[in-house]
Amino acid sequence: MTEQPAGTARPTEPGRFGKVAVLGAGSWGTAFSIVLADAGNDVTLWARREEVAAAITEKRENTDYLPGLTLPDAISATHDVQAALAGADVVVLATPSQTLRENLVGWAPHLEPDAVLVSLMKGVELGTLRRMSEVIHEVTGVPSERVAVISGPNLSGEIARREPAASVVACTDEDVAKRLQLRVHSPAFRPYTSTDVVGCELGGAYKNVVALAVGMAVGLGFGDNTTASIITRGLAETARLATRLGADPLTLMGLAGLGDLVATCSSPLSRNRTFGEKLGRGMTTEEIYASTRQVAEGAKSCSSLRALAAQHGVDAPLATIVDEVVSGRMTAKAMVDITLARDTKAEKD
Ligand SMILES: NC(=O)C1=CN([C@@H]2O[C@H](COP(=O)(O)OP(=O)(O)OC[C@H]3O[C@@H](n4cnc5c(N)ncnc54)[C@H](OP(=O)(O)O)[C@@H]3O)[C@@H](O)[C@H]2O)C=CC1
Ligand SMILES: O=C(CO)COP(=O)(O)O
Repeated sequence: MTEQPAGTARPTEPGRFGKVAVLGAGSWGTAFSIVLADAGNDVTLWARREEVAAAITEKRENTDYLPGLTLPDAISATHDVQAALAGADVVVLATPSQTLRENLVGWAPHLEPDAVLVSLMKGVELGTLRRMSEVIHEVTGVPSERVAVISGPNLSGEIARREPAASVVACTDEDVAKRLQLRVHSPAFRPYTSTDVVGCELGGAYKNVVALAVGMAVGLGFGDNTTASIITRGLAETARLATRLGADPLTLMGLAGLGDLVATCSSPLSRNRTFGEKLGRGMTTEEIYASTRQVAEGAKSCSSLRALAAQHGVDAPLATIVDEVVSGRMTAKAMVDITLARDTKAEKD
């Protein structure tokens, strides 16, 4: 990865750094490309559909995912993954969590030998129960010291409009995290480093499940006491599993934990909260899937997080009931009744 020149904490000049490939031109891949461009990187954004890449090239706009927003000149788009990866010392992955593995199989042979791989994804793989950084390491063989995660309260529409926000850049190798931090530090985007990859990834995946539950409560017509109770117990559940898997509890109190939980659960922009709201109003999962092409990771990760918790003997009532509702085995109203009727216990347990 390109070294940061000494004494420049806030790189903003165009073309200051090397090339970054962003694989996935959905809402977050596109919005994060703006951050990268503003931070001084040359960005090549790979789009799965040729017409999305063509629209970005011709109109300077991602009409499907960020309509009305002009992209900086430092972003170019392509449908050719080999061209996107050539010369990229940083590769940012922004696909749906459940397709990452199959995507990487095709992409891995084209990676530059020392590239740092960065996951923007917030999900846990169904079946294997792997976190995204684990999938990346497994498929590409890239050592975990070169696999990083960026996670925090980062709703893509707000980031794309350059509203101020902070996030966490996590890598087990702190030097890599620091170098990446400089590469993504734009005037509107403030990154903090961490070595707690497990905490950041589980915080990001779990908050989507909690946002589904909050959305269901909102859809059922409940107010702030209900949503605050779900958010708080959701954080307790997240921390229970994450710390069992080795996370630092403080990570869950930080941007990638509480920060993202608050943003996602409070925002009507959140796809997960919106998905939950529709369930709360009585729509079925199939009807909701048919109404949008956008990914709501929690609708799949509720099942993998539930299984992961069970595998490690961790109590996960929220993931369990969200999974039951999403799978159609229980209504959102029944979810509330069952949650409240469970055996009582101490708050700290
Ligand atoms: N949006 C946000 O605010 C944030 C999202 N994230 C995370 O980022 C990840 C990506 O989400 P986001 O960009 O928002 O999702 P979107 O729903 O906005 O876009 C999904 C993207 O994935 C592509 N895609 C769909 N199916 C496949 C496939 N089989 N193989 C490869 N690519 C595919 C889509 O391409 P096509 O258009 O051709 O279907 C599209 O580019 C998720 O894990 C999400 O949780 C994290 C932080 C913020
Ligand atoms: O991760 C996000 C904000 O940090 C985006 O949340 P949604 O996927 O629910 O829109």
